[in-house]
Amino acid sequence: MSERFDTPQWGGDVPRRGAADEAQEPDGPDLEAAAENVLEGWPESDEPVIDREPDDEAAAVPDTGEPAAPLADHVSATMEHAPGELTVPPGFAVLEGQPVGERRAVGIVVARFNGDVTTRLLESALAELETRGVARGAITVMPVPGAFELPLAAMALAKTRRFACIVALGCVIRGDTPHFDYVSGETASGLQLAAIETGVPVAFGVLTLDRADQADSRVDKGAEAVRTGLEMADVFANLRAAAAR
Ligand SMILES: Nc1c(NC[C@H](O)[C@H](O)[C@H](O)CO)[nH]c(=O)[nH]c1=O
Ligand SMILES: CC(=O)[C@@H](O)COP(=O)(O)O
Repeated sequence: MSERFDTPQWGGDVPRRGAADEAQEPDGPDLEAAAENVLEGWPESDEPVIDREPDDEAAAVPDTGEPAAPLADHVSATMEHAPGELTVPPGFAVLEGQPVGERRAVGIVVARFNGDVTTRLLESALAELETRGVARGAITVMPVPGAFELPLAAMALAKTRRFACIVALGCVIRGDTPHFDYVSGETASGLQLAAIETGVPVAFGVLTLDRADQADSRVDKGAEAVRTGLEMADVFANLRAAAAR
C-alpha cells in the first residue's frame, strides 16, 4: 500500500487540494519498491577574516611587517547577514507557509562531485527532513555525477508531480579556469528554470566556494534548503486552498 502525500498539483486537469478536498488527493509515490529510496544508475579550517578577490589590489592589505591592526567595528571574523525578522505592516492579507513536512514527499538531487562535502550536505538535509516530520519512505534521493547535472535531475523529479518540493545539493569549488563560473552559473539558473517550468519548488542547496575549507561552516545549507523547500510547498498549498474558497 502506498501512503498518501501532499504533492503539488498544478494545471486544470487535476483536482485542487485543500483542507476541504483531502479525499481527492492523488496517491503519493509508491516508494516501497525503491530500496532505501535511492534512485541511481551512486558509485576544515577557520573562516577568513575578510573574503575578497585575491587579485583585488585595492582591497589588499600591504605586508608592512607590523602587527595587524584590530578589525574595524563593522568587520566580523565571519560574514553575517543583516539581523531581524521581516515585518509586514498590519492591514494586509498575508499568504505564507511553514516548513512542515508531515504527509509531504520530497525529492533530493545530490551531486557526487566533491563527495565529502555533498555527503555532509545530504546528512544535514536528511536530519532536517526528519525534524520537520517527513517520513523516511517519502524521501527519494537521486545522486548525479556533478552539479551541472542537478537541474536536469531536479526537473525530471519535479515533472513526476510526486514531490511537494525538490532539494538540490552540490558543491562547486573554484579552480584555475573559468570552469567554475560555467558550472555554478548553469547549475543555479537551471535549478531555477526547473522550478519555474514545473511550479514545483526547487531549493538551492549548492555551495559555490572559492576554497574547499569554506565548506565546513556551510554544510548546514542542506538543512536550510530543506526548510526553504518545505516552506514554499506549504505556501503553495495554502495558496491553492485559498484560491479554491
Ligand atoms: N568542477 C565541479 C564539477 N564539475 C563536473 C560537472 O558538474 C559535470 O558533472 C561535468 O562537467 C559533466 O557534465 N561538478 C561539481 O559538482 N563541482 C565542481 O566543483
Ligand atoms: C568547477 C571548477 O572550477 C573546477 O573543478 C575546475 O578547475 P579548473 O578551473 O582548475 O579546471
